[in-house]
Amino acid sequence: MTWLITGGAGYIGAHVARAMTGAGEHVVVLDDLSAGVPARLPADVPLVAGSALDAGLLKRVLAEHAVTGVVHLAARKQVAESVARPTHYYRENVGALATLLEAVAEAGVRRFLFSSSAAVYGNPEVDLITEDTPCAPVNPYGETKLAGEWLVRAAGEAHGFATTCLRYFNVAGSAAPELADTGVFNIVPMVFDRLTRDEAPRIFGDDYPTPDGTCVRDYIHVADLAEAHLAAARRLCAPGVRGDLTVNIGRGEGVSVRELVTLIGEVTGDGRPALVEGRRPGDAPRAVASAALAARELDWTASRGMREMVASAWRGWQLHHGG
Ligand SMILES: O=c1ccn([C@@H]2O[C@H](COP(=O)(O)OP(=O)(O)O[C@H]3O[C@H](CO)[C@@H](O)[C@H](O)[C@H]3O)[C@@H](O)[C@H]2O)c(=O)[nH]1
Repeated sequence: MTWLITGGAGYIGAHVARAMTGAGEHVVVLDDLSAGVPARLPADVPLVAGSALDAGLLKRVLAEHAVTGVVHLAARKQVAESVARPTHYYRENVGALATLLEAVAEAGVRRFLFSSSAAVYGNPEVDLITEDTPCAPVNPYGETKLAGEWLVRAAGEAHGFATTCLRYFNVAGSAAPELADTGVFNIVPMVFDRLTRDEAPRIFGDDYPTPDGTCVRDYIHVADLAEAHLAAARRLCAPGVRGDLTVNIGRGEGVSVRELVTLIGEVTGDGRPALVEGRRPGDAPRAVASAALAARELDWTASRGMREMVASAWRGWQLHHGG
């Protein structure tokens, strides 16, 4: 097998590239370098700079590298930006996927793994979200991921390739400081950013119907997430495996914002009290995965806990931002 990883120079993609090459898989990366960083990639992984919207480039890459499987992670992923620029998000996340799937079908690639998101569920009022929980995304980002899943399944069925969609919950941490998330769009880096500026962390709402009033999420270490991709890729290659698996990737454990902020205080040694602000529009009170299907179908469960996630993220933050 040779796997094409789109978005492979990004934060999650580079972890996937590293996990897959570390396990002996052949990998080639396509990345438009809008957020990707070439230095994140292992030296022996070829990097093609370009977009999945470029049909000619895709055709060349698939042929020249004799690609037999695709892991598609290239996407725009900021919820607020997706609300402001929906057409951009549909073009980049759905349009590019259609172009890629056409190239994949034409090249005779038989395995396709798609990076989806818990955002497809919207705000379901359930204790644990299973893959059967109805999908009702509440922003264009989540819509593009759900439409992407539909497109992947339909194309797989039409052209006879096996497909898997991984619905990531809240990703954090890094396997090595140089692979860390350099964006400041999620709670862990946002709290680090506040502390580095000598400001108190902010908690967006403490009047939710949750045990401590703050939102509950299912945080997953990016190294665990990368191993889930490897497990899913291997499963796609096993003889007799049916396609179209869609599976949650989380730990199945809820952590509140307040618990996370307290842990960050312990890890960084800066435990100053948080400021409680108003609710952030669109936030679900609770989003926690059932991790049962992943355990059964992928034979994968997360092994890294919250402290390791936060500590590794902090080492990455210190490398890139000081602090
Ligand atoms: O300074 C901060 C930053 C965030 N939060 C809260 O922390 C929680 C987590 O927020 P965030 O890290 O922004 O993640 P989510 O809003 O849960 O969304 C993430 O996780 C989803 C999957 O579950 C993905 O779809 C999104 O792309 C990804 O941003 C939310 O309740 C926020 O209100 C704070 O209280 N203070």
